Formats: sequence, C-alpha cells, structure tokens
Amino acid sequence: MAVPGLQLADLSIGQSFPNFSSQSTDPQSAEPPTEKIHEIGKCREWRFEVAFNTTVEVKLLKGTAEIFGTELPTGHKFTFTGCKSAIYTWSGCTLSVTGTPTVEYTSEETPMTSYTNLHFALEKLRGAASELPSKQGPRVMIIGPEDAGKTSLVKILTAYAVRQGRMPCVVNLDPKEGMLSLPGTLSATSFSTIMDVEEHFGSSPTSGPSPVPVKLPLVYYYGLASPEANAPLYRALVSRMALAVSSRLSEEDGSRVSGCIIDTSGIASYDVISHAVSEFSVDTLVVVGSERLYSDMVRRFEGREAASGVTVVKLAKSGGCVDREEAFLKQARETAIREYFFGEPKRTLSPYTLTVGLNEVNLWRVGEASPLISGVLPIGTEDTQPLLVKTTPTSLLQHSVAAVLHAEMGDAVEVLAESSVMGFVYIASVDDQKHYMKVLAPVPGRLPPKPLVVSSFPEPTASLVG
Ligand SMILES: Nc1ncnc2c1ncn2[C@@H]1O[C@H](COP(=O)(O)OP(=O)(O)OP(=O)(O)O)[C@@H](O)[C@H]1O
Repeated sequence: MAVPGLQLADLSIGQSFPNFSSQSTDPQSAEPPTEKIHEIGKCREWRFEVAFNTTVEVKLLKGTAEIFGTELPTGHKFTFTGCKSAIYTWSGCTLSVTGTPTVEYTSEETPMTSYTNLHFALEKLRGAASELPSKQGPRVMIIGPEDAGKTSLVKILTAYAVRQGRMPCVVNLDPKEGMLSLPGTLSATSFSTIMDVEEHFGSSPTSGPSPVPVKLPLVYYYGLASPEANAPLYRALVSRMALAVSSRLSEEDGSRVSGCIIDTSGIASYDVISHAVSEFSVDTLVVVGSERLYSDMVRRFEGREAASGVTVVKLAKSGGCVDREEAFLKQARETAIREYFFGEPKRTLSPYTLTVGLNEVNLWRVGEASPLISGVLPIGTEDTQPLLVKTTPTSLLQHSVAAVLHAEMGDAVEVLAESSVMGFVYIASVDDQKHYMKVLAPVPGRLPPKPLVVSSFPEPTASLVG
C-alpha cells in the first residue's frame, strides 16, 4: 500500500524495508484493561488524555456524541493513543471506556454553544452566497495564542459544515503541525466527507483501506516551525496557497458557497496575520482566547480601515485546551513521520529503500536567518535571507525528511521555493565515501528526477530505522 502524492514514473531498484515493527506497545497488556461506563449529561464534555505508549478504547453505547464536531457512530470501538481530546454530547450519552487515560474528567463548562453560534452565522453567509452567484461564501481565519484551541475550532467548524452538506476548503498555515501532511508544511484541502474520529485531520493521506474517504491536500514545504524563521519564504508560500485556494473556490459552485476555514500559527506576528488576511481576502477573523489580540485586531481591521470588510469575532478558549509540552509535540512529530512511511497499526504500509547516487541528487535547504548576522545589521539594512540554498547531501542529513518537489531540476530558486510537494522521502543513511545514500520512499522505483528540499524542522528522527 502506498502513500499517494509521490508518483514515481520509472520502477527499478525498490526493495521492501524489513525493519518495521508496530510502535504501540501497551504496557497494560499484562493484565486485561478494565472497562468503565461513563454516563455523560447533556451539553457536557468528557475530556481525556492518552499517553503515546498506551491505548484507550472508547465506544458510544447510547445517545449521541461527537469528537471535535464529528459524530461517533453507536457501537463502534475507537482506539486513541498519544492524544489530548474531548467527547461532547448535546443530548447526553453513555460511553464505554477500556484502558486508563492519564487524565479524564467530565466538564459542564464548554464554549460549544458559542462555537455552534459561529457555525450558524457562517451558514447564514453560505446561504446568502448560494442565492447570489457573484457572492463568495465566508472566508474565515482563526487566530489566537498557542494552545488556545484554534485547530480544534477549525475541526469543529469543518465537521459541522460537512454535516450540512458543505465542502469547505480547509487551510493550515501553522507549520508546527501538519494537516494531512507532515509538520513543517502548509496545506489545503477541500473537505466534503467526514473526518476520521481517531485521527481527525490526520497527518498523512494514505491510499490503504480507510474508514473515511481519503482527502488529498495541496502541500507546500516550509521546513521551519515559526513563520518568522524565514519570513520571505513563508509569505511567498502563503500568497501561493491563497492563489490556489481562490482558484479552487471559483472553480466549483459548492466550494464557492462553502468558503474556506484557515488555521494559523499561535506565534504569528501581526504582520504575518495581516498578510494572510489580505491574501486570502478573509472576511471573518475569529480571535480565540486573547482579549488583547482581539482589541488589536478590531483596531486594525474594523477601526480606521473599516473598508477592509473584515468582521472580527471574539471567542473564549475552552477550559479543556491543554498546553502541550515540547516532549509531547516532538513525539507527535515523530509519530506523524512514522505513520507517513509505515502507516499505523490498523493500516500498515511498507516503504521501500532506494539507493541513490549523491551526484544524482539536486538538493536544497531552506534558508535560515542567522541571529548573529541579523542582530548586527546596521539600521535600515535589508536582511536578504535566502529562500532556499543549494546544498550537497552529507551524513549530517541522516534521518531527515526531504520533500520531493513538483518542479524541474533546472528551475530557478524562486520557482522551486513556491513549488508544491509531490511526496516525502526519509534519508536513512548517507555514505560520504562511496557517494550514495539510502532513502525510504512510500512507493517503489527510482527516486524521481525532481529537486529535493530539506530543513531543520521537523528534526531528524533516528528511531524510524532503529
Ligand atoms: N475541549 C477540549 N478538551 C480537551 N482537550 C482539548 C479541548 N480542546 C482542545 N484540546 C486539546 O488541547 C490541545 C491544544 O488545542 P489546539 O491544537 O486546538 O490548539 P491550537 O491553538 O491550535 O494550538 P497551536 O497554537 O499549537 O496550533 C490539543 O491537544 C487539543 O486536542
């Protein structure tokens, strides 16, 4: 089974990679995990956290329940691992929980009513757009501090829109977390079918058997965690993505009416936010969990520049939102990379090892600002940070992920920087002496003759071939 996106034209050297063993080892397996029954009252939320090395199974026995907007079917067992999440019920429900979450409690204080009100306000705009072909559906952007619940709100709004038969285009401008792609990327995809209950957006689209239809995103490689780390590249990619999304929205009536929902980085500066608002022609700016950011945005978009046509909306942060420590995020990134190549326990994939001569590789690295250099630039001097820098593969790149670009070998750097991603390969080893490297690829065959880009984020992951 292969991960789509990486289309290898010519098949030759591939061999299946033998060292895969499933990651999830359940320390509870010695004694059978206990089943607990939870009765959740209406308009309440059961919040739970599951560590990466354990699993918790949840089954809806009675009533209705949803996880970030996506409904749980009755009687189906869902397995969760390495997540912090919540199951909400509007009318009350009974859940069967097998296994031991690290944290679990039921809360009656949730911002779900205001989140739903926002959804209905957006539906009203969609209704108006469906009656007037010249009108656009809502273009919503969610901003707020880190871990304020932006991505969770995007999931809820997307799931509710899909449940009403809409097909919103969902855009992820937060490189720290991938949406249907690896961390370090920006992506967009049209959602017209339900999300996976366990994976939500998921980290990689697979072509294997899947309980929900596979969604194929448009992906751009940024390779850094913060939008400021290479502001020129980030801005170029946001502009490119906005162009692609606008053209998608104008292609199909259902997409035009449904509009788009944009997730952003919690550490985006006001300039980065303003740039994205203008490129995507955002008309609804939702600020989650920050009074100060809200008032600054009102001043910026609704005050002096009232003609901008942007409505700024304030929403409370859910009490369930948890700050994710760096170790958890790092493990989530590793898991995303592992799943891209090896799948997950229910849908395993077999990547292939390809041997590639170093002289065949056209490799680029994302330009990173040197704090030393930019710190001593004279006032008024432009910091000309390169978008990409040509580089040679060395053993320092071992265990990094490289993006294979939809571009030609001889393309100019400006073209390469804005090219979309075909797929990813994992650099398993580099032999500097013998001038070859071994890479893991999701499909067999020769590495396509396309430029590759590497960067420092996500960090090299040795455990993949350990
Ligand atoms: N109501 C809730 N109950 C339990 N956990 C929640 C709830 N809402 C969000 N979370 C969890 O809190 C964490 C942070 O939420 P989320 O990813 O939505 O925030 P974010 O603002 O997008 O973060 P970032 O700034 O890193 O992009 C996630 O692990 C999410 O699953």
